[in-house]
Amino acid sequence: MDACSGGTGEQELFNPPPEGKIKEALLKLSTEAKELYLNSQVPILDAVPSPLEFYREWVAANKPVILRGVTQHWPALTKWTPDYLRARLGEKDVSVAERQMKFGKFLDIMENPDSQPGIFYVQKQNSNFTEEFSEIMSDAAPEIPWFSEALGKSPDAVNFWMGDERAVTSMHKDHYENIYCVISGYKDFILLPPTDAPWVPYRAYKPATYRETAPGTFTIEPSPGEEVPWICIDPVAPDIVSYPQYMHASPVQCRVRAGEALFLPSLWYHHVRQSHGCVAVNFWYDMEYDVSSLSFPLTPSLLTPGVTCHRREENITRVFSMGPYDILRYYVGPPLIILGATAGVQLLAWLGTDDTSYPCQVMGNASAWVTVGAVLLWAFASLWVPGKEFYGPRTSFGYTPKYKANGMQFFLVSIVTYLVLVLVFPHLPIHLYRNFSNIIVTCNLLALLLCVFLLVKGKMWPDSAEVMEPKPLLYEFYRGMELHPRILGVDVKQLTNCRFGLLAWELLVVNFFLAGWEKHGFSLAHLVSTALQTVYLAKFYWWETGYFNTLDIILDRAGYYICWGCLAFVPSLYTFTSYYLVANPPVMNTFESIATFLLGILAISLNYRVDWEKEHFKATNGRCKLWGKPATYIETIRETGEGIQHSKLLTAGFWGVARHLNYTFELLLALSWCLPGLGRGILPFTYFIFLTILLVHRVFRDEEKCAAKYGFFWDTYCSRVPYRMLPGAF
Ligand SMILES: NC(=O)C1=CN([C@@H]2O[C@H](COP(=O)(O)OP(=O)(O)OC[C@H]3O[C@@H](n4cnc5c(N)ncnc54)[C@H](OP(=O)(O)O)[C@@H]3O)[C@@H](O)[C@H]2O)C=CC1
Ligand SMILES: CC(C)CCC[C@@H](C)[C@H]1CC[C@H]2C3=CC=C4C[C@@H](O)CC[C@]4(C)[C@H]3CC[C@]12C
Ligand SMILES: [Fe+2]
Repeated sequence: MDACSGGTGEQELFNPPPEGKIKEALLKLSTEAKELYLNSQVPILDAVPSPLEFYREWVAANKPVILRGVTQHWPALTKWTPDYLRARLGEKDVSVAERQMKFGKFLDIMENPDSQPGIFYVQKQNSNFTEEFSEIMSDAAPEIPWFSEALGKSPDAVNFWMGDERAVTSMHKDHYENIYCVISGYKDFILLPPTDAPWVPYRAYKPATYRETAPGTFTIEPSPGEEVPWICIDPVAPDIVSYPQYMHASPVQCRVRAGEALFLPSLWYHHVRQSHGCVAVNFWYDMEYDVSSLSFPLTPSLLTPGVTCHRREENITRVFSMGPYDILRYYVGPPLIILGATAGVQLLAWLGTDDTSYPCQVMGNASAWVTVGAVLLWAFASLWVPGKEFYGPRTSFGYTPKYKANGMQFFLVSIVTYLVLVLVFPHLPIHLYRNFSNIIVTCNLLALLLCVFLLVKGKMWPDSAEVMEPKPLLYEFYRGMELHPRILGVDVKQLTNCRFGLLAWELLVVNFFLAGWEKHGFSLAHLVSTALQTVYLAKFYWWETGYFNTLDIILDRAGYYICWGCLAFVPSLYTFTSYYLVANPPVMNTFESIATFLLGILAISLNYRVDWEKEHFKATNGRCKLWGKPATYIETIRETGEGIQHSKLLTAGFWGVARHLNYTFELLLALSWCLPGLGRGILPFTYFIFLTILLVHRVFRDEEKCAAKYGFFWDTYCSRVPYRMLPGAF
């Protein structure tokens, strides 16, 4: 099998993005194409049109369409079971990705994918269906008669495809009119019209060949020949930071199921994934060279004289050589973090107490399962009941996530219910405190189970095609596969972050305060810490809908980082100061406690004020006053899949002093609720230390996102407001 190696991103782009007047003209071209003739989704036709009609409406117009009824009479749809294929073709030698094997052996691997590592794909594009699989050809057809009639010719190649879900065909285009018929399973396509050519980045790669050195292990060996241009963006998770021009592209996605056929017009870029064991047959008809197809290469060749549309790109899975950073990111980081954090939360539960009356059990205990189960069910119910809904920002795939907007009621009712339970069962606080390590074991186990489920769901039954491109398994587990998965209609991230994690945080800190009171008597300093966290969390629920615009929701997928983080890490680390103070009561006097409370309230108010200024500014579209003066801003303009977007970057109020003062005040407020532990060593400040690292890292992540989104305008904002968190220093 062919491959291309290199391409770590250091070398120049093969087709640098257009600039100036050329860019304007090309933007106009792709916008007009979208407005005048392209569809935002791939239409489905239930009946096959006449050849003339089809030619006029779809081939000449160069528009993709899904057809039902093209292949429904094919016996293949019911006959092509593994047993049937084994009986007919079992002894045949076939080329499976980069190795030769008996077709029967290939079917064994399809039925038992874990038996062999590697990627298995029958995908020779040399008309293998008519040339190599003649035994089963009569179950399908050597051509699509009405399509041949529409084009006035027979197909140049008919290909048989059967493969593994891990085999992904990277983005490329072909100079064929293509009818892609799915026989079993489904195929997921991401399509880009030819008018998006200027926004599709290419790099030059050295040709190379895969060689299997042991089952499932391949080396990439350089082969002679010139470097080939290759699309270097992954449309499933586009790296907009490296290739901002891709923002102007308008991907359309569609799923083609068994019994359906996709008409994929010539020169459309396509990226293809499939369900496990998916079988398909496609028909390639050489494209006509007419005025529109001949004018197409003008665009890329204006930008890069070397690229022409008629150069054939291989339909193969691209492999990059991995640099040390990739190895760290994909192979070293995830296991280290997963092991460290999973064990770390248990360590914290052990370190923070001197009470060993409830030993920690590997599977937790019944009481812990009841406690955690009840809170989880309650959290789930709050999102499941009918109620006011809120729509989050649309994804680049055009999906608009839906949330429940009842956060404040949920918060208040939960606290009241907990306090009533304490009145009925006065020993509840000390019981929960003593059982805390088992509670964390339960949270840990449940969270890990959920993350495994999310990984499997993301691979097998994703809610949309917007899932992460296959990556090393532990990396997928850690980062998550889906952006907005739902379980029984409930959004998983709203459940784990907003409802379970933050409610557990609130109930636990109140509980620890009451447990400390019972153990050592009333402590004003402990009350101060609890009250500050309660005010902070009440503020969160007040603003819950604003949270759906943050990185956690729009960028982070539902995996270990976010879901395990909120189910196990938040209840453990975020509550740690309060927990620690039960065994190590504060030594702060009344005056210091009141001063700490005032500092905390000031920091929470300032943090809220910074967030509010931005929201108020956005809500009024810049027509507001901040600090007594009309707000100043930078007007930005950018092209998205939905057309030209205008927006504003605020340069007044706190957003004119530094770019992330909300994080600065966040650190101050976190410090204030850790301060009651002063004089008790470093441990009460664990949360503050963690948050400092998290927020500094987050500043860089957020700014990377903004630089990609706003480009030049973000640079202007940075030069006007040069500091991030601490004016004059950072
Ligand atoms: N306790 C904890 O663990 C954490 C708490 N937090 C808190 O959560 C809250 C939200 O934080 P977070 O979402 O991370 O960050 P921000 O609220 O700062 O939001 C950043 C986004 O705001 C927009 N933006 C940035 N600058 C401007 C500007 N000048 N004018 C207009 N829009 C601008 C950009 O998004 P766009 O333009 O795309 O809308 C940017 O991506 C904060 O109070 C933070 O302190 C955050 C992280 C962790
Ligand atoms: C895997 C772990 C080592 C790291 C897990 C980190 C996550 C649990 C946290 C990352 C970002 C955090 C949050 C962001 C913003 C928030 C708004 C604020 O007002 C309340 C807290 C929070 C929801 C917070 C919660 C934990 C994170 C998701
Ligand atoms: Fe193709």
